[in-house]
Amino acid sequence: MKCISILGSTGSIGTQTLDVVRNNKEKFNIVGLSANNNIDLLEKQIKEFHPVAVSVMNEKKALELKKRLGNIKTKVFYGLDGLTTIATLEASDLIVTAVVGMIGLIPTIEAIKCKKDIALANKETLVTAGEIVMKEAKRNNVAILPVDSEHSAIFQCLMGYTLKDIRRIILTASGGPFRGYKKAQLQDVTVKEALNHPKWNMGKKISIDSATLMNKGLEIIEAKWLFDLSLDQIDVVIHPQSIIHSMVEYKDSSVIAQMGYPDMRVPIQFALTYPSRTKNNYKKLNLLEVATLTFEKPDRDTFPCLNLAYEALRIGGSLPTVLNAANEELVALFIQQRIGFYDIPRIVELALEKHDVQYELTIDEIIQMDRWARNFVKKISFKAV
Ligand SMILES: NC(=O)C1=CN([C@@H]2O[C@H](COP(=O)(O)OP(=O)(O)OC[C@H]3O[C@@H](n4cnc5c(N)ncnc54)[C@H](OP(=O)(O)O)[C@@H]3O)[C@@H](O)[C@H]2O)C=CC1
Ligand SMILES: CC(=O)[C@@H](O)[C@H](O)COP(=O)(O)O
Ligand SMILES: [Mn+2]
Repeated sequence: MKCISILGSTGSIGTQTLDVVRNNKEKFNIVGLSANNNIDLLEKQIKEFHPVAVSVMNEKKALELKKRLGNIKTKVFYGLDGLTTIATLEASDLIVTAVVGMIGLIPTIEAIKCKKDIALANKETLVTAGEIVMKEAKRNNVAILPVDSEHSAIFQCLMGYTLKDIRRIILTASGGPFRGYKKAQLQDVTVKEALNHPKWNMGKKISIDSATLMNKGLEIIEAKWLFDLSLDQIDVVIHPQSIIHSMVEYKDSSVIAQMGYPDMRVPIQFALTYPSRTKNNYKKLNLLEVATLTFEKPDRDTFPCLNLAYEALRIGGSLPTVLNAANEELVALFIQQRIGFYDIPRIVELALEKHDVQYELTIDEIIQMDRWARNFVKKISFKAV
């Protein structure tokens, strides 16, 4: 029996992880869960999965949840300390990091230090501190198992081979809801339109990232750290059907792809059962039904976030942290309808330009750089409104 804790169990990845667990009750036991605000759903999850402990956003929510739980023995923690407690519970073997944003960084690092394997969905953690996280994982002999669909695909295509065998990886991108749009059409797009992803049903933040193509930019950085690649080994191709989840090109020119209908439960299940594969009843790929797979070059002029991420990774140091933090703040402001769609790349670019890049950062310094970027964005966007 594998004992699992989920950071962010009430979100899109969290609930799908619990669905995988529900379908494999003899294999997995839930020991820790966490939510931010949504204690209604967390309460239901506690009653179904009986975790040892859970965490919520703040003390008020924790007291409210405790009251609702009555005699149930589940311990309730709160805040970043609470999240870290869930990430490091003695009883857990594997932590699914399904919170959104760099809030996942400290709990992930602490989980690694406690020798927990990580099923990593929370890409922002690797974008902001990939080098430190991967070094810490190596030092503690901990597996970082990718959940992100493209990275799970690459991970599966790489099985049995090493870095020296490969020429490059090709990350596929759906193109998002605005694929084919030109700059003029994007000026006034609404939050509702931006959230309307053509292929995946995901949380708000990643849906907006897909619309700007920042998601693919973050995924380039995530791939660099997960697979120890150089920048020129990571390519992106638009593949609107989202059937090929990514590919690896080997040095003998053979290309291996991982395919399937877009369903996050597949990569989640693989991260949970790795290296085994177990049966499920998810929809089987019917290539005759799919009929056509197409590929396009990303439009980097219309969607500048991709270039910004490449540039942040090329220069390195604190720039990926700044890119990530500025983007997190700007996506939140866009969702609140306080800035426009193009303010996201415009202000991320400004933050990258104005930032004084630092190298060889500690976690504390990364947190400082993250704060700098968030403050910078707030100042600029308040002026703009
Ligand atoms: N959704 C998807 O298909 C995919 C997602 N990912 C990545 O997985 C991560 C999660 O994405 P997704 O599931 O879509 O996100 P959601 O917004 O659906 O869920 C986020 C989860 O994190 C919790 N949370 C949010 N903010 C905080 C906070 N400040 N402190 C503690 N907990 C918090 C939420 O709690 P509450 O519900 O209470 O707000 C919720 O449980 C992201 O990094 C995303 O990029 C990667 C590939 C695919
Ligand atoms: C499901 C998943 O992994 C997302 O990251 C997805 O890839 C987003 O789609 P885009 O390719 O549009 O960014
Ligand atoms: Mn992805």
